[in-house]
Amino acid sequence: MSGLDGTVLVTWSGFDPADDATAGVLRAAGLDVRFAPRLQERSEEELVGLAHDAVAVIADADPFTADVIRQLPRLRVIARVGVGLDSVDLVAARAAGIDVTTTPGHMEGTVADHTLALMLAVVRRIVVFDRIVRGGEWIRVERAGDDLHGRTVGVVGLGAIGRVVCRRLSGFDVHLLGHDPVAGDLPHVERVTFEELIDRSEIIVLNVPLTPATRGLISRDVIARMRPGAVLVNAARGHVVDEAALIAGLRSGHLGGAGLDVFAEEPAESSPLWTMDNVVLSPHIGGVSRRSIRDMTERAVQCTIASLHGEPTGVVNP
Ligand SMILES: NC(=O)C1=CN([C@@H]2O[C@H](COP(=O)(O)OP(=O)(O)OC[C@H]3O[C@@H](n4cnc5c(N)ncnc54)[C@H](OP(=O)(O)O)[C@@H]3O)[C@@H](O)[C@H]2O)C=CC1
Ligand SMILES: O=C(O)C(=O)CO
Repeated sequence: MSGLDGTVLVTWSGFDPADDATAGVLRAAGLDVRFAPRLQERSEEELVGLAHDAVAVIADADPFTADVIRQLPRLRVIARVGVGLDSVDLVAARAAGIDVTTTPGHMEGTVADHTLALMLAVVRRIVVFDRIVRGGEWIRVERAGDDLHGRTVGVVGLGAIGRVVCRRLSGFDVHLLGHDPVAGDLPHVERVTFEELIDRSEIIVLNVPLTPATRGLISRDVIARMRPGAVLVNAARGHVVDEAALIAGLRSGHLGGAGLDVFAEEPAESSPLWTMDNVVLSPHIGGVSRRSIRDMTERAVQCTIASLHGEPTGVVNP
């Protein structure tokens, strides 16, 4: 379908400017494509400067606040690559007539794989042993880790990603607890209250969106309530956890470890977490694989064109 005009700004760094095939789909529809400089983070001011004349943005987690949206009068669609929506003011976007779309179905398995990778790396001390071997040493039993099998694992949030995490974990001979206010029954998962999950789990996995209700969900009190030696795995959003309390819990030895893909500040520059052997870190890469980059980018392009044609698909602020 051609017949469109205007500029599509691409801030999503997974969309390769050299990928003529994918950009060609937008161009064939009549659109100009402009790639923003690859940045780890963008201020509201920079975003407005880049998107001032755009009809669409194929977006990373850029700050589409009400104030930013007000300054982008030509914008018709924010095609968010990914599923998290905490960076976009959905109500302000709807009020301005802007469709917000996401790319569900293309990255849940990737986040679930990554969650399991972090969990196993912490529990089996993979990174510690990797360093030991590279350092020319052969230390074994003195630094032995734990088992995953036989443990009680609690999954907070049983939506698209949480369900796949449970499916993966069901093959690891763990006892699975799950908490979600709404989601239906899941095989192999004992549904419990949040408090019971915290009290009983040896490993706690977070798969909730960041909302006003989940901000700080894993508070100082909740951390104090966790079992001694508990491990926290967070590939959801940094602000779901009180990071200072997490650091304190790890420092005191109350917590056994953490696997973290997300942080209160991103990019995360330095933190006491960096020095802790029982913590495994990754740079908010949980949903990103070579396959998911391609699939999500293609889907965001489809959503952009569909919205600009007035036949929206994948809209999350109808
Ligand atoms: N690290 C990474 O690269 C990635 C991180 N993410 C993060 O993961 C989050 C989850 O994604 P996804 O599974 O697709 O989202 P979904 O909306 O499919 O699932 C989230 C689930 O959490 C539930 N929930 C909300 N509040 C609570 C709570 N207080 N306690 C327990 N459950 C709760 C929701 O219930 P209800 O629907 O009733 O609100 C929903 O069932 C995203 O919002 C994003 O922040 C996503 C992709 C990649
Ligand atoms: O989709 C999301 O929410 C992500 O965090 C991926 O970047």
